[in-house]
Amino acid sequence: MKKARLIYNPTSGREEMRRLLPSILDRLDQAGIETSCHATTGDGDATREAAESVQRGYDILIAAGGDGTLNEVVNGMAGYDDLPPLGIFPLGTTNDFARAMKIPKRWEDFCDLVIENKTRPIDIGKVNGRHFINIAGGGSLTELTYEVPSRLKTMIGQLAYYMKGIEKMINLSPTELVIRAEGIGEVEGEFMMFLIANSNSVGGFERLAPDARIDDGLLDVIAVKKCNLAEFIRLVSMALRGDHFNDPRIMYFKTERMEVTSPGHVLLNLDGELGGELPGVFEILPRHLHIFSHE
Ligand SMILES: Nc1ncnc2c1ncn2[C@@H]1O[C@H](COP(=O)(O)OP(=O)(O)OP(=O)(O)O)[C@@H](O)[C@H]1O
Repeated sequence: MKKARLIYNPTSGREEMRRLLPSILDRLDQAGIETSCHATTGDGDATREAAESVQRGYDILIAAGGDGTLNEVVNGMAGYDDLPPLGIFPLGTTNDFARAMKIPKRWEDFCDLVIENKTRPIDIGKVNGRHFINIAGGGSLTELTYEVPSRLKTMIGQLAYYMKGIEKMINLSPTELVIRAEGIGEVEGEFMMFLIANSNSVGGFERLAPDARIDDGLLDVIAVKKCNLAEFIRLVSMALRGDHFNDPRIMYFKTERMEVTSPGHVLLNLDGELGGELPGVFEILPRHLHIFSHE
């Protein structure tokens, strides 16, 4: 019998896991997957639990929660080699990564995906010893995701981001950055923000980096040069349609490795969570993890 470890955040999304858990365990058990659970208790707990689960030799790991829980589980796993496959059960408000990978949201379909045992390899991003599965970024607007209080997200979902986004945009200011990467050399200037995409679904913008591939061994980098609020809003609306690539204020390239420094204090956002600050060396771990996916 296969042994799986299910790590779930009881507070994620609309706190659905309490209701779904018995049915999920029963369905997996009937298919010959003996599953034990760990409910996370707070910051860093999913990381510790995932690392311990790899060490204990589980055949399958499952992360059930939002993008934050997924990032923590990936951080617990990524330091090891020969990893067990990871199931991603989306329960959060946005679930960017699960949506990009077309992972089912219905618990029955998710269980069937794990039972069918269909997996695919994916790249993992790394910066200053921390990992990201979907996106890394820096600059004032990228601070948005960890400024939205969790209770507010549970109550009003996606709307919380938009409300905070408007507040943030009004105070938008550029940051001095030096970006060094293969192919572009060294670029110094004032930037509104930079984003590094591993998949093609970034904060709900599916056309922001449309040809980012999760297993191509490359990071897709989008940097927005200094502009005023009106220009920035125009760029955002262009990005929604995927028309932003020819704009002179957008820098877009693919790389295996990138260094970013700043004379200022720039916080990093990794998969929507606070992830240290610049300077940063961004790298890719090609096809380091297998996830359950029909794609
Ligand atoms: N038992 C718990 N009580 C309170 N917070 C918790 C608990 N377990 C984990 N957390 C915190 O929840 C955060 C992760 O939330 P997660 O991303 O899973 O859900 P979400 O915020 O609803 O979704 P999304 O990130 O997609 O908006 C982490 O910061 C973690 O510290």
